[in-house]
Amino acid sequence: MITKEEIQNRMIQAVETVIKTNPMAGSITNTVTINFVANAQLAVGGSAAMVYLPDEGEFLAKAGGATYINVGTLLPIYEETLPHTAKILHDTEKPWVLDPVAVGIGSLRTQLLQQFKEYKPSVIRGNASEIIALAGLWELDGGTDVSNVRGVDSTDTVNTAKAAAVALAKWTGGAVAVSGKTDLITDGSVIAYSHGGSHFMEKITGAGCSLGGVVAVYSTATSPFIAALTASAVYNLAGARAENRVDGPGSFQVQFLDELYKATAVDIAHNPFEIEEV
Ligand SMILES: Nc1ncnc2c1ncn2[C@@H]1O[C@H](COP(=O)(O)OP(=O)(O)OP(=O)(O)O)[C@@H](O)[C@H]1O
Ligand SMILES: Cc1ncsc1CCO
Ligand SMILES: [Mg+2]
Repeated sequence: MITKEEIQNRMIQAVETVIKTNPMAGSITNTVTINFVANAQLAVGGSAAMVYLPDEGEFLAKAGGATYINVGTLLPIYEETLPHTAKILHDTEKPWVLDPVAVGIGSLRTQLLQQFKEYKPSVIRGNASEIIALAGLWELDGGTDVSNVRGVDSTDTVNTAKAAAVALAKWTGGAVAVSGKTDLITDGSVIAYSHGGSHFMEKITGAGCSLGGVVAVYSTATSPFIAALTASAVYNLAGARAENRVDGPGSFQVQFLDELYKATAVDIAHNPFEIEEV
């Protein structure tokens, strides 16, 4: 199994590469948190661009180092944009991150998330309920039907999604990140548990969405597993630091962006995590 020290060295390398190269990771994401996603991507050293249309999704898929797709608020045009963009990403072997927000609601969301099974996102990022439900939709181990998904917030704990996360990662050959109080990140053979964060992250919208955008930024510079772990680590570090300086969710969101910006590569790599073999 890869050692913790090796993982930390690769995390440091990824953070430093991003800060040095300002890589572009385009997004097709929900209208609720689109601004927060872009700001978080910029704060960690990346460059952001958001689009809605099929030919523009194609452009970003080709121009960017990685792409973020989040199905939070669907529009009719997405029936065309999302499969078109995901197919290009798959066929050109470009990394892409899927956030299956609220999987189970509505027929278009279900249809699109079904189609993504064959386009194999390099990272799937979601809360526990979404990861379990996506594994169910894709008929993989650890999944259940979509009935546990109440909306965009999780009703399950991270550990209940472990089998689903491993099965999804084995299917895609990439990584899966399950967010919650502790984050679980796996490539199907190793599982990392990343600690920290803040209860205020449940009191602002878009902590998860923007985490997905930041995973895409790191995916331009490293493997899916290291990208997902590095993004989770900087979120946990910045969240804990921000909580110590504020007394409510409004100022937390502002302070959190500052802490994302200030976090050093070494601090991120040394944010507490442990690993286990699957
Ligand atoms: N109770 C908590 N304590 C510490 N950190 C948390 C807590 N809840 C969430 N987080 C952190 O918040 C980030 C987003 O995770 P969360 O599970 O809230 O995503 P989400 O439900 O998809 O969010 P959204 O859909 O609003 O974008 C992760 O970095 C996670 O570690
Ligand atoms: C609140 C909300 N509704 C659709 S997407 C979104 C952002 C968090 O997932
Ligand atoms: Mg979410």
